[in-house]
Amino acid sequence: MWVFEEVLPNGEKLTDVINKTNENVKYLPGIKLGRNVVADPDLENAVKEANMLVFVTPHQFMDGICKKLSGEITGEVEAISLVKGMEVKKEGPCMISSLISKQLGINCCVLMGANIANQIAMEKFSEATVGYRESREIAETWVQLFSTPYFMVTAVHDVEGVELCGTLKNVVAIAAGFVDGLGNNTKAAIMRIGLREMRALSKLMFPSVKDSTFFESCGVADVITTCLQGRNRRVAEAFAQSGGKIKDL
Ligand SMILES: NC(=O)C1=CN([C@@H]2O[C@H](COP(=O)(O)OP(=O)(O)OC[C@H]3O[C@@H](n4cnc5c(N)ncnc54)[C@H](O)[C@@H]3O)[C@@H](O)[C@H]2O)C=CC1
Ligand SMILES: O=C(CO)COP(=O)(O)O
Repeated sequence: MWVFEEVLPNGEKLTDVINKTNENVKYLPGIKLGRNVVADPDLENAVKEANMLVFVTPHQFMDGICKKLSGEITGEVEAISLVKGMEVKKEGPCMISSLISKQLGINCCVLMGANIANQIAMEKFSEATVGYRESREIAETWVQLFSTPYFMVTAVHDVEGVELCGTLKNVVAIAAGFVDGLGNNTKAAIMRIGLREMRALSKLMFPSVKDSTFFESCGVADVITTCLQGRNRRVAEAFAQSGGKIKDL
């Protein structure tokens, strides 16, 4: 597993601590990672000989990561993106799965859903949706790899729809944070109108996007969990309460 290297306040490197304690003490404290997980700060080395690549970094780093990996990926390699966001370029928006596919020359599925990270780590039941472009067989392989008794994964033939759900629900969550304090009728209205606008914008960008995708975990369920508990909701609530600047919050 590639880990962006950081030096912790005690002077130790994050990857050394993960490999020593089997725990990401900075980003997921209190959760033991599988014994087979080895943190590697060297990106090229981490992907060497891999044939299934899982991308799960904040979206703003993806362009740089793909540029670094360009030319390093050889053979039959499949990718999946868990990144909820898009790259907005001068020419227009670019989905992260397309960025990966174009820059690395490989097929890329996506996995999105109502998935607050630490709750999954604590093995509380949740669901997720795999979106795929062409091969159902590859999508089912990802479903098998991610599924556990407490993590139920379903595949849908709508990569753009699934990825846009994971991306656009963040905007709805910010609106939900702004109206915090007005009561649950208002919050429910924001979620419903937000979901409808997510569908309208997604279909405008990609007419192939399916209505049914918005009823999967990546759609309505992620809107609900993020509007109730996500960090985007929290930052918007703090903004409304304090009147401070978003970048300071
Ligand atoms: N946290 C959550 O509950 C969920 C997150 N996601 C998605 O997963 C992705 C990662 O989310 P979080 O781990 O919550 O990220 P985060 O926003 O909390 O950022 C922390 C992560 O960024 C990495 N990082 C920091 N500086 C970096 C750099 N210069 N280059 C590369 N990586 C760097 C850190 O190593 C750490 O893994 C996002 O795209 C998010 O939308 C998806 C579902 C749930
Ligand atoms: O995507 C998430 C839950 O599904 C996490 O949302 P936040 O990034 O708003 O915490």
